[in-house]
Amino acid sequence: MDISLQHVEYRYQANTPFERLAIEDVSIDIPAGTYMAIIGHTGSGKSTVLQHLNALLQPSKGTVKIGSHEIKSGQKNKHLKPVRQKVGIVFQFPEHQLFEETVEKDIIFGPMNFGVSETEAKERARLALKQVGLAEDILEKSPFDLSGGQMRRVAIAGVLAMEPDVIVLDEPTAGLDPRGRKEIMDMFYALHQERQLSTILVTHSMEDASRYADRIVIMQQGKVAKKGTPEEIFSSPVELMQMGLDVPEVVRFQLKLEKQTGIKLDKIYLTIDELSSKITEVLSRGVRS
Ligand SMILES: Nc1ncnc2c1ncn2[C@@H]1O[C@H](COP(=O)(O)OP(=O)(O)OP(=O)(O)O)[C@@H](O)[C@H]1O
Repeated sequence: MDISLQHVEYRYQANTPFERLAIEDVSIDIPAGTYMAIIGHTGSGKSTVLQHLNALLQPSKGTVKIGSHEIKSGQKNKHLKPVRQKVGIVFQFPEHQLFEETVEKDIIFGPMNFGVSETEAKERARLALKQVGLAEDILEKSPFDLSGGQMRRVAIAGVLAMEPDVIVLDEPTAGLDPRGRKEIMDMFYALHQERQLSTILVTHSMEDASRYADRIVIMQQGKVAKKGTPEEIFSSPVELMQMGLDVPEVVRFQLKLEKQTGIKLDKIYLTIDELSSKITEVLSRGVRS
């Protein structure tokens, strides 16, 4: 399912003395199957954009297209239930939204609320648990008897059990240790790869954005400051640094190396393994010639 935002503006508490312009002239295309990262400082408008992706917010100006639904400002936008079902949002600290007595009841709540039969919802719960790397015997436990990491996975399973076409992740690793972060990020990447699940990651981490996403959007003060592939984004690292954004260590290293040795590599390498094999290749060519 394709999503696109066209010249979207959003004002909180519009037409009141507290009106606040949060995003302005935001245009973003997310073709089906994309992994997109939206990155930016606190207050740059990421969460506001995110809430337009499943019509939780409707634009003050501009148009949002979600599959065949077109959501415009100033129109009554009905029939949004199917949209909300197809675009799953994993909010920050999703485990705070667990509330049922058992894990199974928590996971089947969403699908049953959207009219899925109990039998099918239970099947989906089993599959979703597997997708998040938890064993079935957890189904009968209380979510509140689980570890923090397990609770987060259960909450994510609840979103997956809705069988979304698009998944939106709002800082999904907030509060986890480095190992837990990597496990969760790798899990979402595997889902994206296996199911061609469109994935939109809202993050402060340039490292995660560059490692997983094939498109990056940088938000600044409510506007899209830059967008492109990771390679396009990192082709002007000084500009990123001026924006106060991190440039991943591996990219910094490559730029320093190019400056100090004059060796020009043919692209920006985003993992240390790729970079080191490229350097080895270039050096061995040098030795031979
Ligand atoms: N409910 C609200 N009422 C009024 N203004 C709001 C509301 N939510 C956000 N804003 C304002 O809109 C702007 C964009 O906020 P938003 O939450 O989208 O940014 P963000 O990039 O997601 O920030 P963070 O990284 O801290 O989550 C900010 O100036 C913020 O103060």
